[in-house]
Amino acid sequence: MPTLAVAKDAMRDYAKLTKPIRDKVDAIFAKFRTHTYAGLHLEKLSNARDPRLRTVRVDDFWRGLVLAPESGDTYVLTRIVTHDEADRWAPRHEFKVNATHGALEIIDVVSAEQLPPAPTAATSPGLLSSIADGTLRAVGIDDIYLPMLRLISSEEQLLSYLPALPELQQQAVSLLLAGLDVDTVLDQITGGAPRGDVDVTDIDAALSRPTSASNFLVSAEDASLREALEKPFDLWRTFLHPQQRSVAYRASYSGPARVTGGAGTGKTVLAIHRAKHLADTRPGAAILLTTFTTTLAEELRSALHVLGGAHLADRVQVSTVDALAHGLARQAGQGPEGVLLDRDEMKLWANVAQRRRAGQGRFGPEFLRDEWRQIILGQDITDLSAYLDASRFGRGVRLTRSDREVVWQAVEEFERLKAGVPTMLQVAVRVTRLLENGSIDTPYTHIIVDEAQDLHPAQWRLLRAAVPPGPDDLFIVGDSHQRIYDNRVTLSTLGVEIRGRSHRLTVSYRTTAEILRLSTRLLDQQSYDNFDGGLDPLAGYYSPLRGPRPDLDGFPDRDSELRELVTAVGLWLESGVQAREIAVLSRTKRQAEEAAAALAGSGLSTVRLKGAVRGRSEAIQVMTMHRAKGLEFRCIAVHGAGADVIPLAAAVTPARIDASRHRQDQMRERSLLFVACTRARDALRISWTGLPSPFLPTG
Ligand SMILES: Nc1ncnc2c1ncn2[C@@H]1O[C@H](COP(=O)(O)OP(=O)(O)OP(=O)(O)O)[C@@H](O)[C@H]1O
Repeated sequence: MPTLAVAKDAMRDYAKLTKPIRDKVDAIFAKFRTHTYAGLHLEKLSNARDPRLRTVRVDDFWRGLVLAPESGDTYVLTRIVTHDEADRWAPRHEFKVNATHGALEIIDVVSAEQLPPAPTAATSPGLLSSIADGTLRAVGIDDIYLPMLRLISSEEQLLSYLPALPELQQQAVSLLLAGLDVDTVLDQITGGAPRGDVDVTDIDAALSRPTSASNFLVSAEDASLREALEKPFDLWRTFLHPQQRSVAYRASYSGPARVTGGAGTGKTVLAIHRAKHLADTRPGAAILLTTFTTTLAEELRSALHVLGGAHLADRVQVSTVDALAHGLARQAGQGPEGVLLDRDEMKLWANVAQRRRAGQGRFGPEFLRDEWRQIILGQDITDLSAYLDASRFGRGVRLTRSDREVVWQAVEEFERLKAGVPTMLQVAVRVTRLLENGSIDTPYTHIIVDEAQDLHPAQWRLLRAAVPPGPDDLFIVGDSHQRIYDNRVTLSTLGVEIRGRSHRLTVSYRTTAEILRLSTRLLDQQSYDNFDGGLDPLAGYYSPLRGPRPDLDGFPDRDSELRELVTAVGLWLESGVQAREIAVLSRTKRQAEEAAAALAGSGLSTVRLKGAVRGRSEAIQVMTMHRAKGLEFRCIAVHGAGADVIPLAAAVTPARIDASRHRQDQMRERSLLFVACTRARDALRISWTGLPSPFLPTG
């Protein structure tokens, strides 16, 4: 039975059409469904490079470009363009089934044949000179690209020429350049799909492979096509990368599974699809999807709705870990009357440090708070003797036995001062005990954890206790490059054994290659962990998207920096970007207030997001970098990125007090800037007053 598949590009075209034209395209799909497509007059184009290309008339002006197979039943709607665009597209494109991984690919022959200038003796040798042609072919690079790839001699050229390749081939080149071997590269780009013989003439077989599903929707059921056409902007619902698909829709994991990947690689998308898979295949299962903040929880709820409607949104509970702890405590009749907020906790520690002059001033309030949170609460230590024996791995300063006694006295004083009012972490610890001793029933059968990098050990213990160990108990997604709070964990010590069930995503779907390049340079090749004692490199992290280079601009004084910020935001608005698609980010709250005042003072509609302010109004979004975690915007302006603010002195332990802490604090500040910059989809500008942050690249 003939069917009409849809290419991702055609879906993008469809999204831009007006309703009356969309209706006409829908009518074409309907004709295929009722087998009356023969009346559609699929016409040959005289100038087509690929003899299988046909056009179908949508109306006087619009044409569908369709791949009509020589044999087989699947036609592919490839683009929906104007009559003139169809005439330009036809002579420069051809369809090919990739001989290695079997995906159907569209080759832009003209771009493929454009060559960079040949390297001279003065320039470096070809960037891919250490990679043999055979290796390139073995990961699916089409011969047509070899002359071009051989001539690429700089990263700049790679940025301009790589987009000529189909996406899986671009990714393969990036992974090879990152030093991965052929098998690993193939695993990454195919999602581990079995690779049999490929018949390059068989379009039906190609379209049925998972490697094609990232670019083509073959609608086995009417409903899935109709749903896709109803929400054509949300491409993530339909066109998953083969790896995203294979990880999200794996029938079952025998225990906790982990997915890492740089910013914008679709980890949250994958988590949402996993939730759908569990909801669809486990009737009666109790599924929890957790994240870090209430804002992000709202985003997850609406994404569940977009993917699976009210049915999915109702099936999956979404909550922050704090709200989970609170809810369970209340359910057990132990809901605390009040909770000590972070800033009030800090005041108490300052009070304790001052009153006790803890360790004759050696232990300041931040040290005491961190020791309490990370070691004492982290290991659920309840008495001095356990503290004297506790491992303090990861804490820089060594403590003698008498130091520990001093710290313990300070902790006791802190407990007295707060008079039984728990912090959020203490609520988590309490609830975990209730779950562990059976006072509360285990509430969930599956828990999916987003933004895993910032969870505290006590929160991990709570999650561990809230779901019985077993298949599909925990599905964890996160990125340690984006860790902006002080929580490091080794999951295996907390009862979460990943054991080989780990995956890494490398394609950025959000950020352009230009923004990605700048953002990864901020991280300065430091080592980042995988939450389990190992390393999580960003090797092969790349973006197929292209855009303008980020703007980096220094100013002599804050007034002129803010004036220019207002001008830049104004230009984005003039170019058609909606106000709510613009975020203005800073390291400190004061800077955010200044920017909000400057923007509002110039008559621009502005909302300052902080604390309980939720949602996205129709205004420019001004917030701190911390508040932007997990969000995304078309345009990002990072301001106040001067050397005096990033890294923020108050957030970094001086090296003379604790060298290892100093290093970690610096890394966290780098990560914060990385998070801020990678929120941008299309455009990024960074500005400062005086000297730039030392994290910003100089060249
Ligand atoms: N397969 C896909 N096709 C199209 N768009 C996608 C796909 N996967 C992800 N995206 C889009 O890419 C963007 C980033 O995705 P997502 O938020 O899931 O990434 P992330 O890895 O969780 O990011 P971060 O860690 O930076 O918060 C989103 O706009 C999402 O809709």
